[in-house]
Amino acid sequence: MSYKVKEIFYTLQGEGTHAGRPAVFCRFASCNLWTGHEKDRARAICQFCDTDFVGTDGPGGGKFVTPAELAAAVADKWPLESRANRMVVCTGGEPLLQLDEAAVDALHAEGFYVAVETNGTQAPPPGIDWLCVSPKIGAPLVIDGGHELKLVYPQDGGDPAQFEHLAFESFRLQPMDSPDVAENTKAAVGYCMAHPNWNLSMQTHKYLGIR
Ligand SMILES: C[S@@+](CC[C@H](N)C(=O)[O-])C[C@H]1O[C@@H](n2cnc3c(N)ncnc32)[C@H](O)[C@@H]1O
Ligand SMILES: Nc1nc2[nH]cc(C(=O)O)c2c(=O)[nH]1
Ligand code: SF4
Ligand SMILES: [Mg+2]
Repeated sequence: MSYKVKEIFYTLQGEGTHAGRPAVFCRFASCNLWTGHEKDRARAICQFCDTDFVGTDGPGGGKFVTPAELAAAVADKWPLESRANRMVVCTGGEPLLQLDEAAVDALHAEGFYVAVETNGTQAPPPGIDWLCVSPKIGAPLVIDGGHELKLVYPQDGGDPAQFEHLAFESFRLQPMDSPDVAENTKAAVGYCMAHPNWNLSMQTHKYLGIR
């Protein structure tokens, strides 16, 4: 097996609790909830995706045969001599189709704090330092706890209250990016103000003009 990665790049985490923190993003190719091809979007389980995760042809992307090769490619994008505060965000596509315990161990060996962005349909390997689950309505949620639950809002059938019993340290609403993003943002702000166990997550990178 090899790890198939669309792109690896250095930026700031734009979303959620760690927003503003420098991180290497490792975007794994493929997802179980959409092919990634526009022609299939209307039939997909997840129809609002804002990401190109098809193939291995992005900057820093490729096929990495061993966990050590994958971790070395991630470390190569960390631009500083110092290994202090190294963070990698494993995303995709759906990272948990590929990220296994050996890859997490190899990233730790390179000195990274390992964060994951997942749709919650696959069981995570042990050792992840920050697990952010973003449930998709209509897809089975098999993860019942973690560090952060980040619900894209609004979604049809996606009343946030249905997730409140789960064992997450923080609950966030992230306005759905679409032509209606301004309206979706207002709705998310209103929901959080009326339900203060929910906090807002903005996609700050889109406003900052960074990746
Ligand atoms: C592209 S996904 C990749 C990781 C994983 N497949 C998932 O869905 O969590 C990364 C994050 O972007 C969010 N996202 C995707 N499309 C979005 C959109 N149109 N508006 C706001 N957030 C979006 C996802 O819910 C997830 O939290
Ligand atoms: N800057 C930045 N922050 C992000 N946080 C989660 C992202 C993702 O696509 O998973 C993302 C992304 O694509 N860019
Ligand atoms: S689950 Fe994540 S990667 Fe897959 S289509 Fe939805 S937002 Fe995109
Ligand atoms: Mg993104």
